[in-house]
Amino acid sequence: MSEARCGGARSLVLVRHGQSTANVEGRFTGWADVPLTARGREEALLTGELLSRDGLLPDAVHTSVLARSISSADIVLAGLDRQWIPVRRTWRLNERQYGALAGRRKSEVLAEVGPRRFDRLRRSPHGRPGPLPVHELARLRADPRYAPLPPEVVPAVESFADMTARVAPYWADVLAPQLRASSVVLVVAHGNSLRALVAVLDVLSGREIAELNIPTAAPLRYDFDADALRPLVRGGVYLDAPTALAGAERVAAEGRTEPSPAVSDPPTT
Ligand SMILES: O=C(O)[C@@H](CO)OP(=O)(O)O
Repeated sequence: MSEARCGGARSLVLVRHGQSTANVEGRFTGWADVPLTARGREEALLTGELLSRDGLLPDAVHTSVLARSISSADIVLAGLDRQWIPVRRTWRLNERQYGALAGRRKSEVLAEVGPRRFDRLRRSPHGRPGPLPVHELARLRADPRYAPLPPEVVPAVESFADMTARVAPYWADVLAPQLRASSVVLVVAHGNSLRALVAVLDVLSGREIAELNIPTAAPLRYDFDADALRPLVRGGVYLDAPTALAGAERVAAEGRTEPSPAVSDPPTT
């Protein structure tokens, strides 16, 4: 019988994917399916090492249906020799649909709309950019990974609150029940879908939501008791707190600073 089934602690480990090609260019990403950079793959390897160091061997893994989350989870699990565990992929863990901002450089949007509106669009609960152009939305809805879903499930744009409304049922209906039966559940997803999950777990205020930034590939551990209702420690615990907090500050400053370089990528000519 596992430790969890004997009534021991259950851990939910949240990991944002490693650096993507859009991250390194300082662009809003949303549901665009961009790959990891070489640095992003290295970050995912380090994530696996941190989980191994702390004996956090996942019993199950959840990802979005976007390649950067799937690839990151694959790298983490390969490092842990746990590629065989059950995996579930869901659009509910996708990044926030950034609508008309997807693909645009954050620094350009900041210069265009000014700091107040930029921060509201990016971090307030209800800020909502313009929608995806009609042809792009039609293309997305025809994508084989979304085509079986009701079309309204594939949004033209989302506020943080809209996104929380699609993430919250995944916690209540899938993650929490699984956590009651398993000892370690790993979620590899995105900056904003993980912010939404944290907002649900920690019952964050609007101000706390605005100030929350999740860095790439920094494992955040939440422990629960047998009911898996509320985290034992509000805010969870980063496995490598100094690195994670420095990364969160860099995410907060995006648009106002140069993005981190993809150090391991081959030089461009
Ligand atoms: O562009 C996005 O989809 C997200 C994550 O990269 O950006 P932000 O942190 O600005 O919400």
